[in-house]
Amino acid sequence: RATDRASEPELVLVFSGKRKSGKDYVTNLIRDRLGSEVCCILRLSGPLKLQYAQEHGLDLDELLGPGPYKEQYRADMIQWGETRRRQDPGFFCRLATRGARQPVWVVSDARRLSDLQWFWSEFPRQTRCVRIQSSEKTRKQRGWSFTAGVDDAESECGLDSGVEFDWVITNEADAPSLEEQLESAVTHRADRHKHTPTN
Ligand SMILES: Nc1ncnc2c1ncn2[C@@H]1O[C@H](COP(=O)(O)OP(=O)(O)O)[C@@H](O)[C@H]1O
Ligand SMILES: C[C@@](O)(CCOP(=O)(O)OP(=O)(O)O)CC(=O)O
Repeated sequence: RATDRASEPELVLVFSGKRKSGKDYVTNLIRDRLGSEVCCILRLSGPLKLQYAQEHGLDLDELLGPGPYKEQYRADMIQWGETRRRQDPGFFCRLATRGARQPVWVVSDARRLSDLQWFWSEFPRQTRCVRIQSSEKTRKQRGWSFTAGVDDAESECGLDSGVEFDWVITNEADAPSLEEQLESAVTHRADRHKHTPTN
């Protein structure tokens, strides 16, 4: 069963949102709630950073971490990734999903229409798109500040319009609790899996 690549996911939640909107926070919450047997987090930036680090002789752990190191390379990494995606729009999606065997996939960082299109075309029945929103004020409190070339580029704005999201989550202190908001996206799934033997 482990090698059965034909075993497709049952649900693919594809998240997008601006820097510091809480993509990692919210997707971690879902994974913790469903458990790592049922749910895995997939980051499109994972294989991107790996390849970029190798080609440029950089520290992958630092690039993956939340610190200032990745910000130093972000603009160039975006350019580099865009060149790759132009040649092959599914490149990072394919690498990021390779070997994922849990029934629920949570993709934490879609940024472009081509990312969504890849999941829609590979997993049309299972894919749901979720947007995470926070005010600029809140994002600033979480450490965001506007960076030209990053916050005004496709990397951050590619999904700002033209997409009908299945769910929009507001991640703010004064919004309804995340639990409540995630209910419809996750709960029924979670309950079903709780009662379904895995093999
Ligand atoms: N609902 C929340 N409650 C408390 N802290 C949060 C919440 N959402 C986000 N954060 C914090 O804000 C920061 C940015 O969130 P993160 O998930 O890393 O954003 P993104 O992945 O979208 O850039 C992190 O330090 C995270 O822990
Ligand atoms: C080159 C990137 O993949 C870098 C992404 O790095 P992170 O996923 O760590 O970013 P944030 O969560 O927004 O801080 C962006 C892209 O356009 O592909």
